[in-house]
Amino acid sequence: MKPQRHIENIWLALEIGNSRLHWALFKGETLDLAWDTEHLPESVIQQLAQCQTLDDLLLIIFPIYHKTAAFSSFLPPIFIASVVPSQTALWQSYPHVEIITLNQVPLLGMYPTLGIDRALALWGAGKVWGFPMLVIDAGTTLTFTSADINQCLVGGAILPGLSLQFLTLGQKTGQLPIVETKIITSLPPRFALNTPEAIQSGVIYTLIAGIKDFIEAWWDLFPQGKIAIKGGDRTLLFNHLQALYPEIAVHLIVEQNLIFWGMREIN
Ligand SMILES: Nc1ncnc2c1ncn2[C@@H]1O[C@H](COP(=O)(O)OP(=O)(O)O)[C@@H](O)[C@H]1O
Ligand SMILES: CC(C)(COP(=O)(O)O)[C@@H](O)C(=O)NCCC(=O)O
Ligand SMILES: [K+]
Repeated sequence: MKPQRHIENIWLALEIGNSRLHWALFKGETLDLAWDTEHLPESVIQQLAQCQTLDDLLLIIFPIYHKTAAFSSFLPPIFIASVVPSQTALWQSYPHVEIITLNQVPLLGMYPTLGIDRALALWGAGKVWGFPMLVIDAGTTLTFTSADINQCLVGGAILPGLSLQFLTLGQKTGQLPIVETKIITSLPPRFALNTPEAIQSGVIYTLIAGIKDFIEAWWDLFPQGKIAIKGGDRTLLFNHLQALYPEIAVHLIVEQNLIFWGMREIN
């Protein structure tokens, strides 16, 4: 059953990514609050399903929420865009939930297994900033997803994201440590003389070179094509891109909430 929006028109948007949950609280078309949490265990989702009000709900899912009593006295619907089926399944117990599927996104030319996150982020970016649009999502994976002026999918690419590259190197080798993404605050030396910096150099410089190459290929196809970047590693990658290729970085729209703009458009 399609959840009905309440008279106060408050709704929650939830993007379930492979690393984390991304939440937004909307009042009508206005995004009021956005935050991230870890994936929730089943017991917590069952607790949420028992909540009576938005206040009760936010106390559980919003880490620094302080009860104001100003918030609405009913349980809002949650619109979910998920690329993690095992997490999606846990939400069946919640009373007002809608799982967004590809057929709700008006992009043309989609293939059936395209990630709903990619479709919504592209739709949101294109609707806000215009088409042709290329979205770079620097999340668990790094994805490129693009559409032309007719809002038709051009296509894209998927590769391991920043942390996943570090994790894989650390886990699948006998001697390499796992480099923590958060310790990288500046560009490493290109030709490194110790192991952690050699890993950082290899991963960062090839990621940036790859992003630059995709952007140039995009502009070969669509010289006026726009580019937006989202995802947990967007700032780090954007800063390094800016340091190395400022003339490219200046054209990037850095915006975390693309999927929420996509959900707002189709809602
Ligand atoms: N607090 C955090 N917890 C987890 N990952 C984080 C955090 N802050 C930044 N990141 C970075 O975000 C990336 C995951 O991006 P995110 O957009 O959250 O992924 P997804 O949408 O695929 O779950 C990781 O590679 C990590 O480096
Ligand atoms: C590529 C993805 C894993 C990205 O997920 P994320 O890194 O954002 O968690 C997801 O969009 C997905 O599972 N896509 C299905 C395959 C495709 O888009 O072609
Ligand atoms: K994502």
